[in-house]
Amino acid sequence: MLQKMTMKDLDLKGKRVFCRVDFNVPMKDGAVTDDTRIRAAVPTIEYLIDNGAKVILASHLGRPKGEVNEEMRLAAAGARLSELLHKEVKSLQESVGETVENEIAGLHEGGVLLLENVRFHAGEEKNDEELAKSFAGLADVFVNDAFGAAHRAHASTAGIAKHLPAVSGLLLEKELDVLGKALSQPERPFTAIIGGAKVKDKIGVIDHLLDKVDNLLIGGGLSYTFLKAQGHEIGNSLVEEDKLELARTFLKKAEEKGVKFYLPVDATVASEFSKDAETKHVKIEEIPADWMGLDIGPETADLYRDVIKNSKLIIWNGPMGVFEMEPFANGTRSVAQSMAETEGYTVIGGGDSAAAVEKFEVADKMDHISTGGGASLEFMEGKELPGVSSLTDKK
Ligand SMILES: Nc1ncnc2c1ncn2[C@@H]1O[C@H](COP(=O)(O)OP(=O)(O)O)[C@@H](O)[C@H]1O
Ligand SMILES: O=C(OP(=O)(O)O)[C@H](O)COP(=O)(O)O
Repeated sequence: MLQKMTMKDLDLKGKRVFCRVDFNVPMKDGAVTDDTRIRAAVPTIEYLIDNGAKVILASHLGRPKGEVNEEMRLAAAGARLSELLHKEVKSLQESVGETVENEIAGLHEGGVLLLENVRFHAGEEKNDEELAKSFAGLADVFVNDAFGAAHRAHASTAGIAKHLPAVSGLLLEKELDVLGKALSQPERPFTAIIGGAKVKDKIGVIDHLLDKVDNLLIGGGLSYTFLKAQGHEIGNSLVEEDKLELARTFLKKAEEKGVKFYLPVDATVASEFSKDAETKHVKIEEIPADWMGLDIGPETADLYRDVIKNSKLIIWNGPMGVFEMEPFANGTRSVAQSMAETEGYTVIGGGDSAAAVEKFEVADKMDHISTGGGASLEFMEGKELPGVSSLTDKK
């Protein structure tokens, strides 16, 4: 249970509400190409409208490094939100200052404004006190619904919370509830699937999960560091040499804890890192010296399917191979399908895995797809999220 105040703990009627959302959506040629994050924020925005709040939305988009960047304006996201709400959403060209104050003064109950990209101010990512106070000065209440940015201690996520009653939005609450329950009272067998490219980025997660799970399935580029640590020839596959010792420590910890640690038993290897490369399937002991592993093989996919099917709770973070290139997409496709077929409760930890279940058209079969990649990873590492810890404690 979230020990922080939520929107439901406050009377919002007539209140100016600064609501931080994560509208950091993919864009192409000025248009939003995936509106998942905007749709995910709609229940909170509708709740605010229905309860008579004056809604001031704020978000970042991309990494403009503290300067105005024409390609990172939020107006297109605002237009999409307006379609989803069937209601006017006015997109402003600033996030603080006189124009913004005047617009807010003219806002009626249930009205919605979208401020400009907060990262156009250098103070945002520095969690600058003055900027945080300026944001707070615009409103009576702060609602944080930006789960995707909850791992960032920025002026509009954590700084502002010091100056206003600060409560969680519905999306933030749901994300914390699902991920929190999964990790604190998991249904068993509990399986985590970890893939992706870098061991370095997943160390904390693997370490933390080893204390929680029954099965750990490893795939993607990071499996080769473990395979090498076990003494396998891995050819030109991705490896982090300085993490071999750590990989051995994890294998040992798994053994001590009775966690079943699965590594690929076969692979799709390629002559080079290219979709046009020559490819073949090999057993994991038979990776040729100058080839590289770019996907788990069919035997591994079958093995992982069985584990997934026999689990009650499965968390997936990181692709099994270079799924952006079709010759190396099968392993990730197979895991996505196994996740769709299992009766267990399935949680997707954002980022590339969320993109993969979309690509393989099984997103609607998942029980929960997190809107945060980095945020869900940090949560799974057991780290405190500043966007959450800064909220007002429940009385
Ligand atoms: N065997 C592999 N060799 C090299 N890169 C890989 C391999 N398997 C997966 N990848 C790449 O890993 C990337 C995702 O890694 P990462 O950022 O760690 O995952 P996530 O975004 O899910 O956290 C993908 O772009 C994918 O192409
Ligand atoms: O897209 C985001 O992160 P994610 O890709 O890890 O989910 C969030 O909006 C945070 O963005 P940031 O990583 O630029 O701080």
